[in-house]
Amino acid sequence: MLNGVATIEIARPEKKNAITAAMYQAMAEGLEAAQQDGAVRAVLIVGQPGIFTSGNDLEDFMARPPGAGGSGDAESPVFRFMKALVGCDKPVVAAVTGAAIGIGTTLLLHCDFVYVSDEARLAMPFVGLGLVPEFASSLLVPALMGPRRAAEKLLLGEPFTGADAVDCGIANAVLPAAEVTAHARRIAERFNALPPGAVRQSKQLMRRAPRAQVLEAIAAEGEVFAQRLRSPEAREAFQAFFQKRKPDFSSFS
Ligand SMILES: C/C=C/C(=O)SCCNC(=O)CCNC(=O)[C@H](O)C(C)(C)COP(=O)(O)OP(=O)(O)OC[C@H]1O[C@@H](n2cnc3c(N)ncnc32)[C@H](O)[C@@H]1OP(=O)(O)O
Repeated sequence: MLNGVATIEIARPEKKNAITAAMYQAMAEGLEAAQQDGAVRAVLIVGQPGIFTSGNDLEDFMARPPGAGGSGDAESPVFRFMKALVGCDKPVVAAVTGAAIGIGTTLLLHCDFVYVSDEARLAMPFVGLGLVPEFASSLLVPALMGPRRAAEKLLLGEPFTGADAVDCGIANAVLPAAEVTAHARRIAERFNALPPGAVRQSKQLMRRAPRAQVLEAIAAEGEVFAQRLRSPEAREAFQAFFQKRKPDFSSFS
């Protein structure tokens, strides 16, 4: 924690910051500690230069797919992390320095401020991986940008730029890559000058109405997502990624 800001740094650049179960666990613990620590006024989530995160580690997904019990798998590290993020009543600021794929984009939907670099590429390629949207993206993406643009992002998995992310309501502003993290930190530090109780209660009120819907969506998606992870379509998509080839879904009906 520095200057009232707790920083969660995703740091596995050799794998494009793909997030493993152990990393989700550490991120969940960081967020939970920030929530409890009265000296923390805001949370900052950062990646590495040129990469925010390439999403869930696909090897981990294949070896240890979370969600054996569907939505009953609420104790899995990814679920624990997202629950801590969704429930965090301190302001959360994200600095997106590069690609933000899969859960890398989904988690932004639950942050309060999102700053993206002019080199950032965002994508939610769940369908192409044989999966479905997760952690309320099936609810929040159409609500933010309307069903037509949501279909491009969620059904086709079309990647989009930082400027698109601002245009469709996912991000606050685009900045030069070298400036995005410093800018995000300055925004987080502004909460040092504001009354923390009023900030917390305002955030709770702003999230009160959609909260029940968000939690219901997370549970519904979690159940389908867990089944899809074990599907032959997902197996083909994941194998294709590691074999560096295009997936072939022609034999599925
Ligand atoms: C609940 C959550 C769900 C989700 O998050 S689903 C979404 C999962 N994510 C993805 O489908 C994205 C997969 N990754 C990519 O598409 C690409 O990567 C990037 C566009 C992010 C970057 O491309 P490039 O710059 O060409 O790098 P590279 O050669 O593909 O990756 C460097 C090394 O990183 C490994 N890696 C990248 N992403 C992942 C990942 N998500 N899971 C596991 N490994 C990953 C690669 O395999 C490779 O490794 P090696 O150097 O050993 O060949």
